[in-house]
Amino acid sequence: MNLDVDIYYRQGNFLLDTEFKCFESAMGVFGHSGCGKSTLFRAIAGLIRPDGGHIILGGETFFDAARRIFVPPHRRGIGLVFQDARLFPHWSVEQNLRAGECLKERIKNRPFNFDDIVDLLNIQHLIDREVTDLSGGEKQRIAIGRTLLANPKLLLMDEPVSGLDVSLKMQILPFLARIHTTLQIPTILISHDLGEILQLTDQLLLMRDGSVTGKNSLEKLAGTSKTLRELKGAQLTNLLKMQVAQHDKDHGVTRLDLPNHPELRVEMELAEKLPIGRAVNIGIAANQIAIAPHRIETISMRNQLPGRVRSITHTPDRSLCKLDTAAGPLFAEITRGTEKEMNLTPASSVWILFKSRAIQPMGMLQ
Ligand SMILES: Nc1ncnc2c1ncn2[C@@H]1O[C@H](COP(=O)(O)OP(=O)(O)OP(=O)(O)O)[C@@H](O)[C@H]1O
Repeated sequence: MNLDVDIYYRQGNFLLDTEFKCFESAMGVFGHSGCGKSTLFRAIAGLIRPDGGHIILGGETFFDAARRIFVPPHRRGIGLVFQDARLFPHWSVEQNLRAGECLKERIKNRPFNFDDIVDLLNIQHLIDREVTDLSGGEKQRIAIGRTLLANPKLLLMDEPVSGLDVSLKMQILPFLARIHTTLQIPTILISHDLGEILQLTDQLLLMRDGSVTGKNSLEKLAGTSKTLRELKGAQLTNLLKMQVAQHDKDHGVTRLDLPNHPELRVEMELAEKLPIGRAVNIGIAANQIAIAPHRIETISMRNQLPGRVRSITHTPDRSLCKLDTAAGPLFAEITRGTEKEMNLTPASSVWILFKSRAIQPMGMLQ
């Protein structure tokens, strides 16, 4: 996308004063509650009119205060997906989906058709149902489908899965990345969980008190003390791809293989719904990972993987280690004390430890 935003907007006591340019095809927006993420989305979508500045997408000016340009929302071609699905309750699934196609001009050159979206979101079996008795995850898939069918130039997703429990998130999260790669619609995603954003992109816009404090890859932002501080307290969930190997009911665990490393296995709490052989995304919070100088034979933490420190970033009270492992890069949050005691430096060889319970299934991959 080629998005250029430079706006200010007063809303009660709150001032949104935001400037950034985005050339990446996907970006996550991250910041504390109330920092202005949704207000920024509303401004881009045209649901509010900023007090000043400009918004330009792909060379098309949506808003320019100086030139008195304000393109209304229905002419911007922007798709919005909210936390709640906002479906029409008395309509069937198909009627809800078709509502996305009501502007014929917008879908004239659409590079996909109705069935493509139904296939992509795996909702064939729901088409004739009423929406009222769908699960939260199913409703959200229909809402996403309706938005996609309108052929948006840009997709804005405002915490699309935050109201759902983990199993329902699993119904949605894999589709976000799939939608993005298959349909190539530029996408901006707001989420409180960096792990969710990382499913889609590692490009982040950090916000605080209405302003942008950083825009870069997570790695770069986490590599700078100032922006790492912004990320502090954030749920930083590492996402790893694994393959379901075995359900062991006796021990209450599901075993997962690391792709291309059959000698390395990890265990998570029993998740029998995951089909054997299926590739899955799992999440491990950075603050649930411990580091040891060598493998430990007698310890309750079931999972141990060898790794190497790539970099260490400091905030006043903690260290964020970026580690290279056979499962991919991984962030671990440790204390300064641990770092000193272990004499950790870039290139140190370490073992990475985490409990089975620290693993969250984040979504099945196709
Ligand atoms: N209609 C309004 N009038 C006055 N203030 C408002 C209005 N809507 C939102 N605000 C305030 O504007 C600020 C930014 O709100 P916004 O919803 O954009 O934050 P957010 O970052 O999306 O928060 P969250 O993560 O909790 O959804 C907040 O302080 C909020 O209380």
